[in-house]
Amino acid sequence: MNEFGRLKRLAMRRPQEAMRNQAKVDAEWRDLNYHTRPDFDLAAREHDRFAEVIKSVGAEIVYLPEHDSLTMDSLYVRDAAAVCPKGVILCNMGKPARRGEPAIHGQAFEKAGIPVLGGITGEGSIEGGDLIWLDEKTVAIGRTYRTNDEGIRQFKNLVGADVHVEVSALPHYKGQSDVFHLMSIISPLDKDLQLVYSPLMPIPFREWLLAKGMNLVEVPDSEFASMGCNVLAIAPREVVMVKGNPETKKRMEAAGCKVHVIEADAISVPGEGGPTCLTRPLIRG
Ligand SMILES: NC(=O)NCCC[C@H](N)C(=O)O
Repeated sequence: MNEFGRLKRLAMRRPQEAMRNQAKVDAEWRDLNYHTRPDFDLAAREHDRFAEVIKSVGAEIVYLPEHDSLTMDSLYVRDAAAVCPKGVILCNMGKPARRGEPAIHGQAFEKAGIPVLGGITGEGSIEGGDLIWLDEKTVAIGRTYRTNDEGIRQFKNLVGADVHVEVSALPHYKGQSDVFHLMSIISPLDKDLQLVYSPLMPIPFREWLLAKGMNLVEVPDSEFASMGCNVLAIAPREVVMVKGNPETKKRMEAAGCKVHVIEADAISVPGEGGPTCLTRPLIRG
């Protein structure tokens, strides 16, 4: 289990199924706390181009279906499910408007023959953006407004005692109505390389990464809001980032990364969901 191996299989949901049309976007974007109104047609084009980059490493995309219970936040498929060595874990969303998403993931995975181990239920909440597997036996979890203690307890039970779960409590930052996941401040680039935004990183977590021998590429302050820290590894040291973060790009290249840049004015910037959020990796090499 890791977040940097060559992508072999992943789930995505296209804007055509998540947003469906401009009228749905117009009805939802304010209530979901988007910064601006996404353009539906542009979103569809941007998503297709992003998918082409992903397919260039040989990955198979499982497209998730539309459903009346979903809002356009269902574009950000990472959050509704997690993976572990024993199968998929369906999450329980911390954002109330997104509560319908995990069940639809579950139905689609079953149909595609992807084994589901179980789910987070009841008072427990976890969103996939708060989870990072560093290796087969080590997973880091952000304790955030979206991921609570009960959710983490249930997750530990599902993965079993032989997995080390490193819990890192994140700061309040912009508060409960904002989206602030562990993956807002760290994106794995390779086995020994992490892209980080240290100003919002809890000190013990940063020290833990360094003690594990990780090299850190720092995102500058000027590129944090433009999703500079949300970067998807599609293979070791081969990554996809959102346009408009030239300094972060330069720093990743200096660390030996091949960087693909995508336009994401409609699919990322308004809803604060970058390349990692738009994908639910299932199998990596
Ligand atoms: N993993 C992520 O950071 N996902 C981004 C989710 C954005 C979405 N607008 C949300 O508020 O949940």
